[in-house]
Amino acid sequence: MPPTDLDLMTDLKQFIRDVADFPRSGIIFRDIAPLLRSHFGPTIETMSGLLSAQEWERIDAVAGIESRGFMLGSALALRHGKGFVPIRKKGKLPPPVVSIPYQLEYGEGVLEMQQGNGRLLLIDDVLATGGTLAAAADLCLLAGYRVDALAVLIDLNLIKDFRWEGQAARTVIRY
Ligand SMILES: O=P(O)(O)OC[C@H]1O[C@H](OP(=O)(O)OP(=O)(O)O)[C@H](O)[C@@H]1O
Ligand SMILES: Nc1ncnc2[nH]cnc12
Repeated sequence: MPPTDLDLMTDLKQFIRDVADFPRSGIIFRDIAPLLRSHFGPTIETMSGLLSAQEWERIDAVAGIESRGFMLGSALALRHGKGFVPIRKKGKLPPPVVSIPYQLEYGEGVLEMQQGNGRLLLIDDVLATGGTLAAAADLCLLAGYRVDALAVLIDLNLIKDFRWEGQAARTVIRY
């Protein structure tokens, strides 16, 4: 019998380590390092399945958000023969760049990206407050891209119905 979505989620979730009070007091940090160490392949295969074959065909590149989004996004891009577009934290990409301020569960900052065009799949590891993903998606538009889909490995379920321009964030592991 093929595994169900629930089996896959339970299987992968058990490799995520909970760390209390990191990086700040009161935060339970969901550490994906053990999962990537032991099950990187199945993680990427499962994330691949968040898009249909037709959807994969339509996108031009995968955009990943620094830094854990780079690990997942670049592997997905390679797996599907697509390009990779980095969304970086301020001051890392050479100019010209477009910028956007954002807030996340335990901080704030500025994201930057180089201009381009085409259809993107936007990837990150964790959806917590959604501040990072929504700002990154806005930034893709500012930079000249379209965002065909948004996907994260983990949805912490801190906000019940995340939407960006009407699109939900697809996910593998829900809390
Ligand atoms: O939904 P939010 O509340 O916005 O939080 C989600 C963001 O928080 C983490 O980013 P962090 O800046 O810690 O990135 P890194 O460890 O991947 O560099 C995570 O990688 C997401 O990008
Ligand atoms: N609780 C959390 N664990 C891991 N990454 C995060 N990014 C934002 N909140 C997080």
